[in-house]
Amino acid sequence: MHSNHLLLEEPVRMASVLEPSKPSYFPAMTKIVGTLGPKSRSVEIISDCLKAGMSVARFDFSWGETEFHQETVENLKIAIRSTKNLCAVMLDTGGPELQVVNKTEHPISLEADSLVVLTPDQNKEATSNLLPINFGGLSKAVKAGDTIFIGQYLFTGSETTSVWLEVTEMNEEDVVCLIKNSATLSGPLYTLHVSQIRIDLPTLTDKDKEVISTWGVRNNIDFLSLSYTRHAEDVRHARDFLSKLGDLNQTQIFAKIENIEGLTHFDEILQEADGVILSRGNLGIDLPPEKVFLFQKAAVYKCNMAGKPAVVTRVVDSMTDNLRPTRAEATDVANAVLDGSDAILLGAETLRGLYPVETISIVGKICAEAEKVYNQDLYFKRTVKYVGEPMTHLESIASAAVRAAIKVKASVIICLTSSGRAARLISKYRPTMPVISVVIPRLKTNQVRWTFTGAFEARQSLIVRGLFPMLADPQHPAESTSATNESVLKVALDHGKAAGVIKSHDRIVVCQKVGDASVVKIIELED
Ligand SMILES: Nc1ncnc2c1ncn2[C@@H]1O[C@H](COP(=O)(O)OP(=O)(O)OP(=O)(O)O)[C@@H](O)[C@H]1O
Ligand SMILES: CC(=O)C(=O)O
Ligand SMILES: [K+]
Ligand SMILES: [Mg+2]
Repeated sequence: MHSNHLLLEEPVRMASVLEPSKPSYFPAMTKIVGTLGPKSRSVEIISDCLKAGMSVARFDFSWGETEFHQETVENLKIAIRSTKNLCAVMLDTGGPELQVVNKTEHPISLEADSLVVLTPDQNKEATSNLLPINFGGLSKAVKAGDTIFIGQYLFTGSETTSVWLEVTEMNEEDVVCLIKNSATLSGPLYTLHVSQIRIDLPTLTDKDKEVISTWGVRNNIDFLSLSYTRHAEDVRHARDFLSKLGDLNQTQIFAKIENIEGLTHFDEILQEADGVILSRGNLGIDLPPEKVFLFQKAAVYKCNMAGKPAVVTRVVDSMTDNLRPTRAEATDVANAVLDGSDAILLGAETLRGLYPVETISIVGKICAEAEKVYNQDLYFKRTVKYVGEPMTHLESIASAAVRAAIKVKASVIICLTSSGRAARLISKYRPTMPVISVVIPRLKTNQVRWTFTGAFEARQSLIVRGLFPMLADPQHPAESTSATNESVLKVALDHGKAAGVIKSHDRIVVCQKVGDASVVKIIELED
């Protein structure tokens, strides 16, 4: 994979563009989060999604009943067992999302240049002139001339399913708007977006809390995707809420930055969150189009330097109905990887699209190609410089492991870890080879029962670029005596060989504890 490594900053022979990609066991180092829904909920389709490279399943509670999502997650569990592909679970909150409610589900045609009234009276039926919404404060939040955008499944940008409105006047709680483009809204609900307006609703709504404490607890969610995160306080509040829900004190919080308010507080949010989702669907509406790329590059860079996963959304919208992405979309996926993203999040494409499996597969292939030309050397130096000196011992060990692996052309890095911290730090230095993170369970007690840690830590690495987790047998306690380390390492090597990533005569870099000391060692396999 790195033998014919090209650098975009150097002249690339045109012929190399045509060289076929070598088959590889790992589809890509960049991870794929797939949203599961109506078109991706059978055991068969989910199994195919896993085989195509999906490693995190997202459940979007902006829509759908809890029972519906429960059936889907049960099918996911069956698919994981039968394919033996690990997959983490992400719960995406509804948050303070404004929605148009269409109880009858009849399609609604909106004509350019006519007027439509938005009303908080949800008992009214949705028609071409009247749209009930789920928020009473809109008439106080907007003023004449403001822009409102309404779209099904969040802003695909398609002219026929989304509509722009201009506020003309307020009539008590109602808002009267001029329709700017003709469109037909179909389905039970659409998201409503008012550009650059603060919506005075809590980030974690009562409904979100209910869903997290029932569905979330029942399914041991690995990630909480916190929609419309606007302040660091939102993350702290969610963390406090999770801490009281048993095992969910281990759930990681990914802050979704989806409006200018979140962008403004990006640095403080990043400090509190475990990772960030660049929600380009919403943010792409709030920001002028010519600024979207700049936000992406700046935000991904900050996440990279903090060593926290960055997830990019809305890459191949057109694949919702088509078997191939547009050139702009294909290029965009590659650029997200070159910018340093950890994962790509697919929404409508897998949720309600016609080609969920093909979408995952093609996105994975584009990521893999982009990884080959990623300027690891430049990135590594920049990160070392940014972190400065003195480095923490662990970070110094982690970066040394990556450097050694590249110098000796190791095929993989194996990292023994319990907390997952060391493996994440290795990923931070963006090795060009996969990292097998061997999560060693630790016995813990909450005064009621004894359990092993490790499962959350292993699944949570499924969103981190380059990490491929393996859960060690709890019979190997985490004491890290040399005997247990050796036997764990042997299992990891066997696993890598069986998977085809490790071959005879390969060099492998191992990061582990020996006694109290962290060490990096290089081993060369014989046969
Ligand atoms: N159970 C283990 N056996 C051998 N080496 C380990 C083990 N756990 C971690 N290491 C190694 O110890 C170093 C510290 O890593 P990390 O912070 O992930 O350790 P941890 O045990 O998971 O957490 P901590 O020691 O901070 O509670 C790394 O070099 C890592 O590879
Ligand atoms: C995924 C999402 O919520 C967005 O892109 O806005
Ligand atoms: K959501
Ligand atoms: Mg969004």
